[in-house]
Amino acid sequence: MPIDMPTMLVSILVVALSMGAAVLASGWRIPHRDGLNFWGQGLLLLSAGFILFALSVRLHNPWLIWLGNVLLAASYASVLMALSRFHAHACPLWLTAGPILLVALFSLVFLHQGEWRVIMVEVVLLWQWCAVAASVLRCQSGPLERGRWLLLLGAVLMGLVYAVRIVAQWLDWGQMEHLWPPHMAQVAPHLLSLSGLVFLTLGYVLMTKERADAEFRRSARLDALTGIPNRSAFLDTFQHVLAQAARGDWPVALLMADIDKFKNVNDTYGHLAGDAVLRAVAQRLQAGLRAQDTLGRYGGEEFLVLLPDTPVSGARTLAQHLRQSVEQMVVSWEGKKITVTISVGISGQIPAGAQDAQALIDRADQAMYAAKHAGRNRVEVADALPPPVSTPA
Ligand SMILES: Nc1nc2c(ncn2[C@@H]2O[C@H](COP(=O)(O)OP(=O)(O)OP(=O)(O)O)[C@@H](O)[C@H]2O)c(=O)[nH]1
Repeated sequence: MPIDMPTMLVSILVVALSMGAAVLASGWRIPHRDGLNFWGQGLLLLSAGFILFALSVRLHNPWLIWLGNVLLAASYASVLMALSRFHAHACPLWLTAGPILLVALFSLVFLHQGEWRVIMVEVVLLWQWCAVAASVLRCQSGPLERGRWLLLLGAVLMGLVYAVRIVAQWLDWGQMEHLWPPHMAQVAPHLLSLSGLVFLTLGYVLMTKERADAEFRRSARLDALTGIPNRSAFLDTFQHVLAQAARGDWPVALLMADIDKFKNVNDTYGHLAGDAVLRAVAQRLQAGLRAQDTLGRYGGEEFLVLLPDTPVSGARTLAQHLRQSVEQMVVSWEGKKITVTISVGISGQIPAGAQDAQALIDRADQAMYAAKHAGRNRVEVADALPPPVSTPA
C-alpha cells in the first residue's frame, strides 16, 4: 500500500502528540528547571503544525501552511528553551524568537511561491536544529552521556531532514512545496523526522532521568541538615582510606567531635536554633580541614574527621585549632547570640586494613568521653594500641 502524505503527516502528528502529552504528564509538578514543560509544549506545537499541514492538503489554503510553519519554528524554539533550562543556561531571545519571526516573514513573502518558501523557511529550521545540536554538545557532564547522545542523534536527523529537503527543492527533485502527490524525496525526510522525534524525546527524558538518579545517589550520601557526608558515606570513605593506608604503611588519625551541652541549646533556644548551630559547627569544622580530609556527621551532635597520612601529634594540633575555631563562633538566632564548644577525642595508628575502622572509632569515642569528663571544651588522645602479641613459633 503506497504511503500518502496525509497518512505520513498524521503519523508524525500522532507520535508528536502522544510523546508531548507523555512528557508533559511526566513533568507535571517537577520544577521547571529540567525544562520538561517546554519540551512537552514544543511537541504539542509541532503536532498543531502538522494538523495544519495535513489540513492544507485538503483545503488548499496557503495561510494554513504559513501558520503551520510558524508553529514548527515555535516548537523548535521550545525545544531549545527546554535544553537551556535543563543546563541552566540563558537562552538569548534572538535565538528563540528570531527564527520564529524569520519563518513568519519568509512564509509571508513567499506565500504563493512554494519553491522559495520551502528553501527560505527550511534554512531557518535547519539553523534551529544546528543550534539544538550545538547546545547539546556544549554541555558535557558525565552522567548525562547516553541521553545526550540520543538527543544529539535526534537533532542531527532533524537537521538532515531539512538539509535533504532544501537540496531536493533546489535540484527540483520532488516539488517539495506540494504535499501531494507523494514522492520519495518527500516521504524519506518525513520518515527520518519521525525517528528523529522519537530519538530526541527519548534522549531528553533519559537525560532528566539520569540527572534525577545522580541527584538521588548524591543526596542519599549526604546528611540532609548539614550537607556533609552522612554516617554510611563517611564509613565507606573511612574503610577505603584505611585499606590504602595499610598498603602504603602511612598513619591515619580520626577525630570525634561532640558539641558540649547541646541539649541546653535546644532547650533554651528551640530545636530550629539547635539545627542552625549544627550547620554552623559543620561549616566551621569543614573550613579548618585540608582537601584530603573528610568530615562526616556520625550521630546527632557528633562529627567525625578523617585525617589521612597524619600522625597523632599533627591531629592533636589540628583538633586544638578546630576546638578554638568553634569556641570563637557566634551563631545569631532571632536576635540572640549562641555560642557552643566541642570536646574532641583522637585515635590514630598505621592501620592493618579496613577492619580497623570500628576500633579507631571506639577509641576516638572513649577519648572524647574522657574530654567530657575532664571538663569539656578539650582535646584528649586515646591510648596507643598495644603492639600485636607475637606468638612463639
Ligand atoms: N536541633 C537538633 N538537635 C539534635 C539533633 N540530633 C540530636 N539532637 C539533640 O542533641 C542533644 C544531645 O544531648 P545529650 O546526648 O544529652 O548531650 P549534650 O547535651 O550535648 O551533653 P554532653 O554531650 O554531655 O556535653 C539531644 O537533646 C538531642 O535531641 C538534630 O539534628 N537537631
